[in-house]
Amino acid sequence: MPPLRPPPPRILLNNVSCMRNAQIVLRNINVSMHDGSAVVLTGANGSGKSTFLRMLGGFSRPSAGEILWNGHDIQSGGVFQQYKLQLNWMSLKDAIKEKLTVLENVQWFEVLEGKIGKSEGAIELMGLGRLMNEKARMLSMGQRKRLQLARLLAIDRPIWLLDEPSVALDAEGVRLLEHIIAEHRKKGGIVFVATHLPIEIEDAMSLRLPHRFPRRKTLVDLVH
Ligand SMILES: Nc1ncnc2c1ncn2[C@@H]1O[C@H](COP(=O)(O)OP(=O)(O)OP(=O)(O)O)[C@@H](O)[C@H]1O
Repeated sequence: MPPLRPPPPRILLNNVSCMRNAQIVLRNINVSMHDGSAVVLTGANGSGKSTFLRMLGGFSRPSAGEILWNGHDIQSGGVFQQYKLQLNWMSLKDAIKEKLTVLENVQWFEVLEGKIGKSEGAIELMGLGRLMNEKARMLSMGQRKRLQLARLLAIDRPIWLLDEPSVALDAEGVRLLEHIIAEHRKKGGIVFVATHLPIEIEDAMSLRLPHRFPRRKTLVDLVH
């Protein structure tokens, strides 16, 4: 019997570079992601973490190389629409509607997805149960972040692109975030996290993006 071939990666970044504003931001990135895997992206301000996520989200195109999903270029016709439906994007812009309640803010996204039924459980899990019927404008920054995470859970797509997901969360919120990431991965989900803050994700690949330019000396450098 011929030896079994390992399955192809679900997502492959093959020698990918990306330009923004006519300058190279990312250069020759190679990343291979199977179901259940995670990457933690770190790097200085401006090193390209959000650009990396934008590229995976299809908002920016690689200037060289290719991003493959199930072996197909995500930008090629027919593939892109299918690929986009796999993504859950979470960024610092929270897209929360102030006049809607917490529950409506999650259900609204469920309706857009043509799904229904997970909102309340997701809100409870994120510790916002007693605020379910409050207007979103009443929420603190950390509660807004929890609401974004509840939306992520309710929408339930396989590939999570998380830009600074733990900003504003308290210690319990960070533990919850780590928990839902672990549970998502157990179901075969794939997670990309860009962060400046420590986060515990078991067996995550760590990708530290280099400084884009030789940095000017700052006061901190001069003091040390
Ligand atoms: N809208 C934009 N148009 C053109 N260039 C941009 C834009 N946003 C960012 N850039 C450029 O891309 C570079 C990388 O930015 P990016 O936001 O990806 O960095 P980052 O690592 O996420 O930074 P931070 O840690 O500050 O969030 C920036 O230095 C900037 O020059």
